[in-house]
Amino acid sequence: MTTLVLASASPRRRELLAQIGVDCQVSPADIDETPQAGESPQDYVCRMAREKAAAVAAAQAADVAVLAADTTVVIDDDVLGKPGDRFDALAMLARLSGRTHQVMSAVCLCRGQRREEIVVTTEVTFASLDRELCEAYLATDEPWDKAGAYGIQGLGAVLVDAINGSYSNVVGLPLAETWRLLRDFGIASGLGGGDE
Ligand SMILES: Cc1cn([C@H]2C[C@H](O)[C@@H](COP(=O)(O)OP(=O)(O)OP(=O)(O)O)O2)c(=O)[nH]c1=O
Repeated sequence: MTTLVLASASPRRRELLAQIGVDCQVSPADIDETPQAGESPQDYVCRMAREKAAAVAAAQAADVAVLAADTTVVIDDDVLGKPGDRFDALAMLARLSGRTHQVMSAVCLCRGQRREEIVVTTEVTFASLDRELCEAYLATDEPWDKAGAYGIQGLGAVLVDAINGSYSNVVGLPLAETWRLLRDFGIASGLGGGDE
C-alpha cells in the first residue's frame, strides 16, 4: 500500500479527501506564495502546487506519494489570494460583487521521479453585495484563511448566486479530477474500498 502524504495545512483538503475514502498523513508545506511578475494565474497556481509538493517530498522516502494543491480566485486575470487585512478583504468582496469570477485549483501528485499536475477552473457568480452585507460577512471571520475572502462552504454561500463547474474545486480540491489522478497512480482503487 502506498503511503499518501497531503502537503497541506488546510483542514478542508483533508476532509475532502476523506469524503472520497482516501486516507492520508498530513505534512503542511511552508513556501513563499508571492506571484512572479508577468506570471499567468494558471502558471501561478501550478507552480504553487508543485512547490508545496516538492517541499514535502524532499523529506519523504521515494515510495511515498505526495499530494499538494493551491486554490486562487481570478478576476480580470488578476489573482486574489487570502486577504491580508480588513481593508483588503472589503476590497476583494467589492470587486467580486455582482460579477462572475474563476476559482482555479491546481493539484500536484508526485511519487519518486513521477509527477502529474492538473488545473481545474470553476466559474462563480456573486450576488450584488452592499457594504452592510460585506461588513457583516467580515465579522464572521470566515474570509481570513480563504482565497478571495470568502468560503462557499460556509456563510459565504449567501454571497453566491451561481456556480458553473466543480464545487469541491472552489472549496480547495477538485474531487473527481483528484480521484482520477490518485487512481492513475494506483493509490485510490474502487469507491468505498479505501486504498489499494
Ligand atoms: C474560494 C474559496 C477558497 N477556500 C480556501 C481553499 C484554500 O484552503 C484557501 C486558499 O489557500 P491555499 O494557499 O490554496 O491553501 P491553504 O493555505 O489553505 O492550505 P495549504 O497551502 O497548506 O494547502 O482558500 C475555501 O475554503 N472556500 C472558498 O469558497
